[in-house]
Amino acid sequence: MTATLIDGVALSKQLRTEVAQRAAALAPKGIKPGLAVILVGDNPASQVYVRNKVKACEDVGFHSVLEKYEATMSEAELLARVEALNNDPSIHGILVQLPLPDHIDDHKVIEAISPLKDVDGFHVASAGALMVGEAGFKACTPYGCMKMLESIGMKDLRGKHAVVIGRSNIVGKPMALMLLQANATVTVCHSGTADLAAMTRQADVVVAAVGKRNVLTADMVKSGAVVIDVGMNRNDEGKLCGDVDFDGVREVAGWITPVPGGVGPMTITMLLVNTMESAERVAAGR
Ligand SMILES: Nc1nc(=O)c2c([nH]1)NC[C@@H]1CN(c3ccc(C(=O)N[C@@H](CCC(=O)O)C(=O)O)cc3)C=[N+]21
Ligand SMILES: [Mg+2]
Repeated sequence: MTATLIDGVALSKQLRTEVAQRAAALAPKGIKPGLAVILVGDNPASQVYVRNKVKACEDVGFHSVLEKYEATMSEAELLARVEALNNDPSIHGILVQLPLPDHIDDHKVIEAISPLKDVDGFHVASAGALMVGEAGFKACTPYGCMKMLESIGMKDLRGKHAVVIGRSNIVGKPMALMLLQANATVTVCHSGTADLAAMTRQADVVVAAVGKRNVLTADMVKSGAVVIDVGMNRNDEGKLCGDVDFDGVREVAGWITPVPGGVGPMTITMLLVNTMESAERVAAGR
């Protein structure tokens, strides 16, 4: 079997068109969705991601603000900027690009963002809302993975076994909760798992979110399974690659997401969706 690709670029295009229409619908009310992105320091990878996010905003008719600061910026200065954006009515979403320099406490900065503008879904209030099934912003990467599953007719995962590899606060844990919410039976594997392959071989859906190449190889995948690759790594030639041995796994899986062109673009798309929802909430006076 050769797996069918789940094309994150094509799906993003479709979803972003819907977002652009929703943004246009708010224009008569004098509301333009606004996203503020804060970048501290000059990590070259971060520069690229941040530029992509700003470009994506322009494409759907959002207002966007990119604030760039020196790596020497103090934590107090950054907290003051977050507070100013919390109080800025033209801004509906705030994203502080991670990682932050070592002298700044990431957690403290994330918690300073108003949960009403936490379009990354990283605030404890957002994470807690997901935990108990209440309204709140969903973390963009796992949310994008759920949309990819939905796009292949797997919105309801009743009777399916989903295996998540990785337990980070920004991907693995929220991913597991979203899969659970969709009625999957969920297993979360991590560095302390005794026999990873024994787990993944049972999976109808595997989500690889470790940040290491070749975490998932063909021998670990059940025939016809859906494989979602959240990894963003560089191979020996410096090319972007995921956590999955793509060439091997695609011969076994039923569906697979590519890297690049899979989860990455979907992450940005869900950031736009969250910002759109935030602006709609304001427009509705909620
Ligand atoms: N507060 C915060 N929120 C984030 O969402 C966040 C962050 N910090 N820090 C860094 C990571 C990384 N991230 C990516 C998003 C999209 C692509 C993406 O679109 N990737 C393209 C390719 C990009 C390329 O060619 O390098 C793709 O996979 O096709 C990549 C990486 C969001 N992050
Ligand atoms: Mg830090």
